[in-house]
Amino acid sequence: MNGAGNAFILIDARGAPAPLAPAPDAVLALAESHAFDQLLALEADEGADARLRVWNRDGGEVGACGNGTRAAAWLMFQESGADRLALASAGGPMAARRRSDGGAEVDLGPARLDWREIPLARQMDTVRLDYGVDLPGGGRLEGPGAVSMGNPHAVFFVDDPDALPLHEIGPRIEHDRLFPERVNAGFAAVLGPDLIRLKVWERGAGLTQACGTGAAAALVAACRQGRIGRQAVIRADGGDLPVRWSADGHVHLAGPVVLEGAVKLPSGFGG
Ligand SMILES: N[C@@H](CCC[C@H](N)C(=O)O)C(=O)O
Repeated sequence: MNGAGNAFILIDARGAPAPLAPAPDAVLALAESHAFDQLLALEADEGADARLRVWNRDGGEVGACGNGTRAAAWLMFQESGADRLALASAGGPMAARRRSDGGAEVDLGPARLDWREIPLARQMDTVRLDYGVDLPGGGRLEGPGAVSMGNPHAVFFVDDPDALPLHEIGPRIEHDRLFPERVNAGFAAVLGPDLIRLKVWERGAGLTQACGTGAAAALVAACRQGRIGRQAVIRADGGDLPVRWSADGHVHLAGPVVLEGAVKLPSGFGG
């Protein structure tokens, strides 16, 4: 599946007798033979309609994936005909509702803004981090906003995300010691009162066509820096993601989903 070009392999393990337990190298081996950004698994959960688990293509299991949540909810809406569902995840509970156009809008939960929740290595104002990165050839990016959407994001506001050497600076930011759990690095340009252009260097996956939690973080960070209001379309390489930061602090995400086909899963995933 993909969500605005953010590519997934989704394992439906709701009927499995035990939670998936991928062997240490199983996700890496799958990544060698298939192009995807995240591996997703739907599992049975007592307190929700299903539990969503997420692994980056580097094999690390992580707390949240916004586009993956939309993709899983879309699939569940197709099969059940329901209008609402609840998903459990390592990053916290999430809700989804079916839109009138058949798409899924997900409530990713509250944006977490305390430096300990990102997490950062030391106390800092997360509206504008006292942190920057030198650009090769001169210049410097500074003062990103930091947001956790169940996973860590640092969002830099720049003139033109397409003009930056992201393969060079992305890994440096991702692995900086300020971010003890590494970080997803966003590069955003506010193009209008409700439009943001965004590219994201994802932790454990590199440059992706779109990042749902990155889109949520970009809106929240832009709003906290006084650059935009609480609702915008986030324009990613793979499509547009409408995002809304509601008064209760929760962030809502919508956008396109495509079911591409089936993959034969090799052994090594347990469950
Ligand atoms: N593409 C995802 C985010 C996936 C996880 C991220 N790379 C992380 O390590 O936190 C999205 O749509 O949110």
